[in-house]
Amino acid sequence: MNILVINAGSSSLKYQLYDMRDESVLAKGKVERIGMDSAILSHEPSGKNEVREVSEILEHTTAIRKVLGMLIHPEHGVLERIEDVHAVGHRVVHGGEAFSSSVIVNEEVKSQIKRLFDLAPLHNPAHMLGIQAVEQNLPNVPQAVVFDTAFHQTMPAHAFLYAIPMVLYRRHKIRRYGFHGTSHAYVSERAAQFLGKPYEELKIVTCHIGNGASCAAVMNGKSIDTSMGMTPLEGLMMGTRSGDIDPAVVPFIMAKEDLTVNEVSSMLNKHSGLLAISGISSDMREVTEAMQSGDKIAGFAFDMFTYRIRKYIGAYAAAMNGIDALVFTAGIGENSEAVRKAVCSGLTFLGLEFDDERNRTGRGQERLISTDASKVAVLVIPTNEEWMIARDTYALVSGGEPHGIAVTPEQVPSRGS
Ligand SMILES: Nc1ncnc2c1ncn2[C@@H]1O[C@H](COP(=O)(O)OP(=O)(O)O)[C@@H](O)[C@H]1O
Ligand SMILES: CC(=O)OP(=O)(O)O
Ligand SMILES: [Mg+2]
Repeated sequence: MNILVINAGSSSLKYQLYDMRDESVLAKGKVERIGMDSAILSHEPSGKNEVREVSEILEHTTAIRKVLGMLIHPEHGVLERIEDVHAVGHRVVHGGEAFSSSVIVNEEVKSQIKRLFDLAPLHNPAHMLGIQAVEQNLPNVPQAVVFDTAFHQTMPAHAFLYAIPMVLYRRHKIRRYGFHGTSHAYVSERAAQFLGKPYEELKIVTCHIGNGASCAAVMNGKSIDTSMGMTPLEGLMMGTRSGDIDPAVVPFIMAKEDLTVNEVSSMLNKHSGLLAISGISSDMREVTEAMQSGDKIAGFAFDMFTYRIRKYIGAYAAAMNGIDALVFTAGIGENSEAVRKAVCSGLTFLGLEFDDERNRTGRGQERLISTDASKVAVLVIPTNEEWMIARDTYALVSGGEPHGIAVTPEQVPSRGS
């Protein structure tokens, strides 16, 4: 069975085509800089050379059409006919409390995902476009969805509730959900395997630092806290998202600048973060290059970005009463030696000893970047959300159970009605 996995991020769309007989990857690729003037489609057919195409791709529907075209391309394709795609698995960012494990797409699931648009405005609409584009291009092919929120459903109520009137949780399910769960689950489990220690006995902080960024505290194999909240806006400073902000700032700016709800939401989601502070770009590569050529404001944005990550690591060390392992993953976490070094400087109080040489070498590999004597093992683990999605999609379309634990959220205490 061939399974196409689609991971539509806020600015990128990654895909991998798996042959599930041996879980081999037939082709993979990504479309980057969606919505910017020059999008790049990089397609890597297994055993052949990578192909790159630069064109204007303004939204995800066009991106998926280009990807399907590439899979059956006479020269660069890996399939004879598009019907050789037997199932499609999608990453879906927000599953709310409705979904604590992966499911097959049907009309009801689509309406639930649509109901969650408000809570993940940069993501769920993109996923829906992806699901619809597949329906149009590959009618009758089963599709499954794997939720970013599912892994965090084990959080205790004291971590997922906000200190606002309880009625708002009961009525509207306002709470912390957390995101990037497929990635936090994958890299934390891989970290335990890498260290040769039982996953169920480790305290791990995972830092998924991409265009969207979040940290998670994974204790004894379960997420017990994470930095993103009801939406993927809370927590760390990100490419274009503000992360944590005093909620009083929102009505204040709305009044002073005469902004509507949509305008203020767009400001915090799309015009803040690295982009706003650096005044250069939301892309960490460009900000780092500017900093390294002496741009002081880019350096300031970089420092703010890494300071916030360090603060969360400290918070989660307190939440778990220690850390055994610290894991970096995603676009920035895997590729930016400068970000990893800056985050880890100032964590010596945890007994963490960073190894500069290990940090500089071995790109693309799972590896240790702390010294052998360090009390905290610092690791770089390339994430593999796609493989997790392929595995669940395969299980579901074959009539089996998805991986992971389907949990009911912890009951919130109540004084009765
Ligand atoms: N070599 C690199 N150095 C620094 N940042 C990098 C590097 N390669 C990629 N990135 C950054 O990774 C981010 C995108 O990460 P990614 O995980 O793909 O995000 P998303 O899935 O949210 O679109 C961008 O900010 C990009 O600049
Ligand atoms: C949830 C989220 O922020 O996803 P991404 O990092 O793909 O933008
Ligand atoms: Mg991502």
